[in-house]
Amino acid sequence: MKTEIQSNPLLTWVGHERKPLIIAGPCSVESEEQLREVVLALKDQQVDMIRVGIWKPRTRPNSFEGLGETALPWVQSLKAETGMRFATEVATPEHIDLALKYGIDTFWIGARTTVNPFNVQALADALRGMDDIPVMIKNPVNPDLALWVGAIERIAGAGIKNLAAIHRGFSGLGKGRYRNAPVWQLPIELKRILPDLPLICDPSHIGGKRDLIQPLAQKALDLNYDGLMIETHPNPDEAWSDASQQVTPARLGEILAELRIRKPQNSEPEYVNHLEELRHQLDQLDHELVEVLAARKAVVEKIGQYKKDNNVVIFDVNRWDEVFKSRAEWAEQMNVNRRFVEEIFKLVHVESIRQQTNVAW
Ligand SMILES: C=C(O[C@@H]1C=C(C(=O)O)C=C[C@H]1O)C(=O)O
Repeated sequence: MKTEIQSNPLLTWVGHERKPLIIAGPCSVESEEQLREVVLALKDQQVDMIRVGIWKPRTRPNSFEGLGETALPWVQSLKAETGMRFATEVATPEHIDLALKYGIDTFWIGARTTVNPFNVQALADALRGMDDIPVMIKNPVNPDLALWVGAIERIAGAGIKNLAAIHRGFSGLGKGRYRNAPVWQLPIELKRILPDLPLICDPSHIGGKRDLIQPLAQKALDLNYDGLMIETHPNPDEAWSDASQQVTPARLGEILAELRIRKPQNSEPEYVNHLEELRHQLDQLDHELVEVLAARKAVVEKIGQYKKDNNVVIFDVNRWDEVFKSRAEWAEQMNVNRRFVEEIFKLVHVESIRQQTNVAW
């Protein structure tokens, strides 16, 4: 997938170069007191921006859907009092109008909106001409990179340059450890095709549980993400939405203090030379790996031809089961992750069938 968009580094919209950018605040604004308590507590921490939930898209009706316009004057007066930046989710052009009217300065587009190009385009049209406003685009609920990139392109197409992507994980991939499966290869691929676009991780929505926020945030920083968005509430257990994944401002402070922040690069000659040496070894090993795949292909094609000559079907479930199990056992014996090798051999087998199909028909 090829694309090009112009995006400013995060520092142009927050005014400093410190990484990671920290966005924190309540899932939903519930009352003036709740908002005030959390904002004042966050102001004293290393928080660059407050997130506030004003309009909440909920899976089922009769859940709390946010206070809407009622909450906006509270945000406005806290913004004047603290000088903090405030970000909120917008899903319709009316949300944009109202949020701007009350001085909200940063928007994000939620996962349930990113999936719909009509909605994203309506937001892009409403944002046209507001070049300085930062807009962050969450991944779509389904793991579809093109849909995510398309939403970013639509907002960029409206002239917005203070852009970022937010990785909040992918829904509906079965009941696993996470509320929303991270599928890390997707944001990694996004970074490969849009290397200058700032990338923010939302470990609260990926994890769905307080305890997972710290390890997920660390993983994101190890992958060189530019920022974190973490849901914070003065009394998380009593929260009207996402109670299990919010943390107190004090706990947020601990999480941030525990993070190991590594530098993206090191240009010291000793480091560069040693890394180059090790990468050279990898180049050779990967070359051998591809040579082995080529040699395997040659044998697979002979088997395909032999089966064709003898009028035998290509797929042999018993042999495949044997191959699958033995390779996984070899992996364990050689201290290589069993699941990883299993996944590789599933791909190898599908390709083997394709290679034999090419020979046989
Ligand atoms: C190569 C064969 O055909 C298929 C491909 C396999 C493989 O690539 O290992 C295994 C079983 C078959 O489904 C074979 O029968 O050995």
